[in-house]
Amino acid sequence: MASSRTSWADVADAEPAPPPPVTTTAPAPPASNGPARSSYVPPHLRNRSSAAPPPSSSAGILSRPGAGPTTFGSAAGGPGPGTFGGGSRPRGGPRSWDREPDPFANSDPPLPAPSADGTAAAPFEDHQNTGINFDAYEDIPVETSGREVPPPVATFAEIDLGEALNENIRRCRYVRPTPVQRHAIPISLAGRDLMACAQTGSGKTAAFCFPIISGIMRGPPAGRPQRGRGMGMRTAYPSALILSPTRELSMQIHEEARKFSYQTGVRVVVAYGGAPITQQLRDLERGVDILVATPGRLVDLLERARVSLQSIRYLALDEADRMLDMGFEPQVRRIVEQMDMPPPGVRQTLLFSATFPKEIQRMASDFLENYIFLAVGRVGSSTELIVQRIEFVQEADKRSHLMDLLHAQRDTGKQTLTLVFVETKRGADSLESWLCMNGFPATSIHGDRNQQEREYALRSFKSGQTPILVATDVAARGLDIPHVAHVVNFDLPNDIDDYVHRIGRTGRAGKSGLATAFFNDNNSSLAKSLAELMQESNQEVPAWLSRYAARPSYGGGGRNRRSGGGNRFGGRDFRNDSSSFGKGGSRGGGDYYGGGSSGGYGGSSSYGGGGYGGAGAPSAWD
Ligand SMILES: Nc1ncnc2c1ncn2[C@@H]1O[C@H](COP(=O)(O)OP(=O)(O)OP(=O)(O)O)[C@@H](O)[C@H]1O
Repeated sequence: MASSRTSWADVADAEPAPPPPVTTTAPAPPASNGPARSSYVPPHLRNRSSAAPPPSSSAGILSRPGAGPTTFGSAAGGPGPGTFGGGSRPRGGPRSWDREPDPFANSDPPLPAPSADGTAAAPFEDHQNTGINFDAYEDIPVETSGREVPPPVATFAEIDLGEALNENIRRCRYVRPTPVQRHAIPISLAGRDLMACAQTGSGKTAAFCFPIISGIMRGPPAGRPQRGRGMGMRTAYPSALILSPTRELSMQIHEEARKFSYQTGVRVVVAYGGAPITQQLRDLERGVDILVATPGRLVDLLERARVSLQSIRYLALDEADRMLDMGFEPQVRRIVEQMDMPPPGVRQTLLFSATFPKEIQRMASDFLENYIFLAVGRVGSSTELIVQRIEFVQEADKRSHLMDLLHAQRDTGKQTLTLVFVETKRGADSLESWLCMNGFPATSIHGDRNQQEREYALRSFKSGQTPILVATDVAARGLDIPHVAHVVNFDLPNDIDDYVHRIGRTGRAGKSGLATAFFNDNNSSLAKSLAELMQESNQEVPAWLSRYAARPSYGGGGRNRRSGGGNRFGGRDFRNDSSSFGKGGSRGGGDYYGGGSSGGYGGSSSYGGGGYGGAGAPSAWD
């Protein structure tokens, strides 16, 4: 995508610039000697010097210093984003930028010293996003559908995100937008609803965070929300809600969003289950513009009237297909449709995932209005940056086979992380102990471990203290862990989409990775979809797997059946497939996820046992 324009980032020095001095906007001293509490400043007035002129705002057209006018408002015809008031009103003294903790500083508490044999010393340098490796995504196929799709951009400079946010993009060392960001950000800034599919590790988090933060920063002044029945002084009124399926993913999105919104005045709060609610309540009381939450904890907060959704201008669902499958759908519908959230067309809704089965697309369309469907890369496919190997291994031989892989890896002398997926929580525990007994420092994460243990395990893994993490599907989606060089599917999942998400924990942000899967007769129903996926990703398909895939009884049924030839690019908007509007039944030959699986999605298969707690039991997760 050629452009005559150059991003500021493109011409930035190779060495990152030192963080700019903190701009103090003349904060008044706290009113008392008590704990400092800030008074509410509407987001559009934040991060201005006292000399800055007040915003000129009329009919949704705002201008900012040094930039042309920016149009806000929904193209969907409704009042659109910008109509509703922003965050909740904390009480007390003035807000001070000085006190905002620096999210770019590593805040992870130190871990214990490495084990005596020294095998687990923390080996990594800082994770840096130079963006160079994103060249790998340059020629990726992109499809959009929907009415009047705003054109993509080639550089961040072309997108009017606001100075403070641009500064944070530079701090993150994002040089250029990734393909999904190039398309999704202009669409979202134009106020349009969006259903976006893009490959794992391709920068979807920023793609939905940037427009939300920018919109809140520059939205019109927050009108004081009507206090509904049961709402009290301590009710928080966020402007944006980001829902995600797991606690760890919510924490990660929160960390990312805090970086993107540093010194913008936009306040991000996270709420998830398994952690004491009191701290989260305190955070909410201090004011919140963007609330990142898991559904269960959010329902709790809504029931306690500690959060109201009436001011929501932006709703984002990360891992949207997971959020709308049978496990989470009732809770998500309750939050989105049965509380006080503004309806589609009034709020702006952004749905993101690497996989988007048509059944879920149909369901998701209830949440959207006049939306654009965006597919970047081969949807539901995996990136070619991940080398996929499938090995035939009988159940009884899996452990020794894993040991061989780990020895081979150790022999390379490179310190990398290995993520091993198993099907059950008990399986995770026993494999972890066995690995430790055999001299491989390992830890585990699954739904039976308490939140502290889960967080500790993740930290210990990330730091290289225990470079092997045995996990159930709790770690399959969204987690962005640098240096994961190898994903081993010790037990293959039953669902090809889960496989896509699992292997996507490596080969992220343009880096390469390796994914090895142990296959045997128990996985035969996955053979066809696995072979197709590998072919699409230009991987070598073993002859024995092709033979499995060719057997009519293997892989022909269920939702794992993928479309045959002629549809290599799988990003299909279900609205373009007339047969998909029918209730259930079979879908057309070109249906990527077709195969008459209606009603079966998210049922008994892959989320059972492995940590999701089975369909209808998402409580272990929030
Ligand atoms: N423009 C950019 N330039 C450089 N790095 C980027 C850019 N955008 C995002 N990244 C980095 O890419 C990595 C992957 O991003 P992210 O976690 O958002 O991927 P994702 O598409 O949400 O993946 P998944 O489907 O697994 O959830 C992160 O480390 C992020 O910081």
